[in-house]
Amino acid sequence: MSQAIRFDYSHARAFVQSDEWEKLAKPIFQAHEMLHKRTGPGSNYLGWIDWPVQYDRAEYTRIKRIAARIQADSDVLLIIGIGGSCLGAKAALDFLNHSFYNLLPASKRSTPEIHFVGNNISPVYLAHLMEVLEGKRVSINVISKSGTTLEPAIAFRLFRDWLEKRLGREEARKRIYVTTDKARGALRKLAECEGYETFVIPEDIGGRFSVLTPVGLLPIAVSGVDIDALLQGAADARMNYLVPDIEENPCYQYAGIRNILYGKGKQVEVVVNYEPRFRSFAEWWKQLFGESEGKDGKGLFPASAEFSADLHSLGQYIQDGVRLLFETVISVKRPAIDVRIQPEGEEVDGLHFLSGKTMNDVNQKAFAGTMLAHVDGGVPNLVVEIPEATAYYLGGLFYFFQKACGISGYLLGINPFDQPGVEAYKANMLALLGKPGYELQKAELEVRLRGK
Ligand SMILES: O=P(O)(O)OC[C@H]1O[C@H](O)[C@H](O)[C@@H](O)[C@@H]1O
Repeated sequence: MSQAIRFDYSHARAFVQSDEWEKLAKPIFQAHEMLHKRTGPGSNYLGWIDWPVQYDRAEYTRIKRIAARIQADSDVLLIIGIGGSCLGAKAALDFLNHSFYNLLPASKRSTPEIHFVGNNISPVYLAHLMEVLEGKRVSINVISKSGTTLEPAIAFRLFRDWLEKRLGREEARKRIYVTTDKARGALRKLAECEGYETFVIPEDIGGRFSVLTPVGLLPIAVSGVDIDALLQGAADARMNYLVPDIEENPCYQYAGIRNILYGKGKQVEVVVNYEPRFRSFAEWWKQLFGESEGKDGKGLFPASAEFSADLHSLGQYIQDGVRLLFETVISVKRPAIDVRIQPEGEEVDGLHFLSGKTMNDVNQKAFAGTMLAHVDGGVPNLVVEIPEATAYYLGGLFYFFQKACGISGYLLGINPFDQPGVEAYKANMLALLGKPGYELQKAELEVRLRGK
């Protein structure tokens, strides 16, 4: 099976001694064994490893059928979810669809507009969205593994009510699709009570590893993307990244080198793209690595930058600021479209040297020039390259990073599959809101807020 992803760490090699690289072989092998033999921490959450070939075929067929129904009867699909229950779908939608998907006229897009809500607590965002939806045929896909996350729960309460007021309870029921745990949580109970169509988030797959389950697949399919190709890309990646040998496995090389760089004080990994369509992918990647590795006082801080825009804002810091960064550039070899630059007439803009070149030529040179400048400035650069921005290659990328994350977490000596730290803010918020059972905590927090 040919490697769809090219991983190039030659621009980081100068920062790594050869014995450091060699010393990694054993820990990488051990991390591989822990993942595949399910002997490491968090081993109840490894369902994603074989998911691309072991998914529920009947449910998959139903996803396609329901996606076709939503395409036929809706102007808008509203996705309600947060974190792992929205970032993967958003990553894929932005990466694979038209840059202005929602703005395309009906003559250019036969699939519904897709909007996200429940991923913040902003009343302004919510009210503005309701204005945009007025007069449109709306379907809702509410996604929550726990079924109890406050942000999507509030949004769902409001939009369910919004839909029922317009269509009546019966009609609204036919337009609400619930993706949640197969047995647990308030959302599952409600779905059963109301008779909503439901999809299952597998118990052994955590939110940030769930993009290839119904969590991502239903919204992605509604937008018209070929989900067979997406899964195939992931299934091929599963085979491609199976060898427990760092010399032969680019996914493990990525995990290994970021671990070495981290050990040398490079505490921030900046994922960089030169294509705005990668923006949401970076958000997905940030949750994947941030929640997986940031614990026990350890972990690289995952950040992102979009070049060349951010070269004009963050560029100065990256080149000359505190030397705590390394960059991972995600690059697409051939853009779907290219545009030729043809300066004409008198050379008033001084751009005749670009004559005959394309935008992609310029973008690639910006990439190469920036990479070398940053390496000279002490910022190691890693490159993850795919040939084209297609569903197949995106499926491979999702899998590449998920697996690298599992290996990387084990190299770091933490459990990459839990997120205990996320609860701290939730408990405070619920206490401050007066949830029964939190009375003591509420009183203590209020004293602190008053500054006493
Ligand atoms: O799918 P849900 O249960 O609603 O969870 C949504 C998100 O919120 C939580 O707080 C977790 O930290 C995330 O890992 C999760 O993806």
